[in-house]
Amino acid sequence: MFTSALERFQKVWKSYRHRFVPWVVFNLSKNEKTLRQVTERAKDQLVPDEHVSRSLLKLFRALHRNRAHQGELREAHVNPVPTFLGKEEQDGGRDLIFQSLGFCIDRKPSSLPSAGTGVFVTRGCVPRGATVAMYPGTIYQPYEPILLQSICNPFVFRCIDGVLVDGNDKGISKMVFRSCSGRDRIGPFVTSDTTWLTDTPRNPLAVGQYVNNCTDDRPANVCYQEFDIPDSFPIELRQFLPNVNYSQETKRPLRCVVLVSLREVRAGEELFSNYYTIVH
Ligand SMILES: C[S@@+](CC[C@H](N)C(=O)[O-])C[C@H]1O[C@@H](n2cnc3c(N)ncnc32)[C@H](O)[C@@H]1O
Repeated sequence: MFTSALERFQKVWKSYRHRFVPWVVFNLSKNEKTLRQVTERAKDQLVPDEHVSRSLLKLFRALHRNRAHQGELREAHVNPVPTFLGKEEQDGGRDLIFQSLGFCIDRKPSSLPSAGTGVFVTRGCVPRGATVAMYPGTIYQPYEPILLQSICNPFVFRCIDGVLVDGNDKGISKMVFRSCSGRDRIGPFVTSDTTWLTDTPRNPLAVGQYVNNCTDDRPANVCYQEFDIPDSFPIELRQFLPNVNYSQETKRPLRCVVLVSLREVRAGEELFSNYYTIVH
């Protein structure tokens, strides 16, 4: 009798794909109302890859134009003032996301007591099915070692296929990301962005690791979606990607994870995801 109960439990447990390491998940409610149910074949997609790609390209092209413009300004100054130009670039980034996608997001103290930092829509309105944020971090294939980096780390996200994303912006995780990012330059081209490790990310979408889990009163308004960067992704725009492979030997396309809105989200609202997905 005990064996059959154990087998039943194992079957149910296997169909759950908790999105964070088990010790985080055990402490948070599943919230059945917004639990995502997907088939392995459907690969957990709410919107087609082309939608995600179009949004990212639109924003990244605008960021790229802005960087080129800042460069021209810097050259035109006899005595450039770096802090002024740096701030311009940050403020410009905020305006650019609003002009490109129609909304801004930012980190602020969560509206939930004792949930730390959360992510809010601070300006404009996010339509349903929009790419609202990106989950930054180092990408580990299921067979790669992450033990040391994952100890007491609430930012390790698990994809449907077992790929892990370490979105921690502190300690050893931060060092690993910086080191992999420096390693992967292609000639003059930087292929990933390390500024998500600071308070002022160059890519304003790269704060998805701070989105909190939904509760009974606050159902999820965004969900996670895996997005593999196609080979055709312009090399000059990869500098805005907040992800990097742990191993240089990885043959697969670079994995990114985006957060997609489940409904319209207005300025002032906090983003909530569901840390669980059920795979049939
Ligand atoms: C991926 S992090 C999210 C960012 C986190 N709020 C922070 O400030 O670092 C996951 C952690 O956030 C906290 N958290 C997320 N959702 C929560 C909730 N609904 N209630 C309380 N804490 C929550 C838990 O501490 C969890 O381990």
